[in-house]
Amino acid sequence: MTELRSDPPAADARDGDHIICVRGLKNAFGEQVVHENLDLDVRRGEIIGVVGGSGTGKSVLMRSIIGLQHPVEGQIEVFGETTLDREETEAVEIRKRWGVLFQGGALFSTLTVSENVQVPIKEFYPRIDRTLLAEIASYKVVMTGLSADAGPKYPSELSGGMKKRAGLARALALDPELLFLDEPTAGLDPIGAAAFDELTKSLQRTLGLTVFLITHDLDTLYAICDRVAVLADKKVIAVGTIPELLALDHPWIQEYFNGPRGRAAVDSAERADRKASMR
Ligand SMILES: Nc1ncnc2c1ncn2[C@@H]1O[C@H](COP(=O)(O)OP(=O)(O)OP(=O)(O)O)[C@@H](O)[C@H]1O
Repeated sequence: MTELRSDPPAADARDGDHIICVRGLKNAFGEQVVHENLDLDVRRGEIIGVVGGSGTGKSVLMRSIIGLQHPVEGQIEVFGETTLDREETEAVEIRKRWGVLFQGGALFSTLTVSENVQVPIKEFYPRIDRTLLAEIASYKVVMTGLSADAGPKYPSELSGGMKKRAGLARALALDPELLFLDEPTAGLDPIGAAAFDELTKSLQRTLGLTVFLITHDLDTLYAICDRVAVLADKKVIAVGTIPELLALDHPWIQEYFNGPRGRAAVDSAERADRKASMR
């Protein structure tokens, strides 16, 4: 198996540069082993794209990192702290520092957009002043490119793209350092997807975020990801920039990046670069 490890080996991985450090992860559901001996480091400040065929365990990996899936084996550190088997009060302190956009937005359908954004704030700061709460929520809504009048709307009144932005506003509610995005552009038209990519990049730059981004969208990888981690064979088989990955001869990587969709994504990234350089 070809492996590219642009990360240092485990001994160096716990320095301040790594915001997530996963070692020897094993996840299984009954007889089905999803991950075995999986390692991954995420550098502070990067947007890392996580790719892999359907069912390779991208979402399960994210759920393990954020504590929604207890692994069979392995260690997970986030912000230099182990996330496994923590006291609830300690776990809460760690959870406060990240935001999550689940697949499809996962908004509460009976709450307005503003109320959805308020949920994590009220969870962690139950005594917060109501006016301040509403102000923070409307600030977060506008920050994701929605107009302020989206705040009182219910999810059923929003388009797919607006729902994603509302979900993102909720993920940003607590000013996280680390953002998890699970297929944020799935189901969006190409223009909507490109706009969401731009928003992600601009928020990452302005807020100094680290972004863990699960995607099938090659355009997103080319447009905004600093590095890409590839899941296959129950582990992360390679992590690197796209040119670094392209130099590997792993069949899935070659098929993914050099197949017709991969080539189309390169063309579109080159067109976008040319457009930007003409401005
Ligand atoms: N709660 C669960 N119980 C049983 N099996 C599960 C559970 N969650 C995930 N799985 C299984 O684990 C495997 C990995 O699922 P996961 O959702 O992480 O894949 P994925 O790489 O994110 O796929 P996709 O790209 O299609 O979203 C799948 O075979 C799935 O059926």
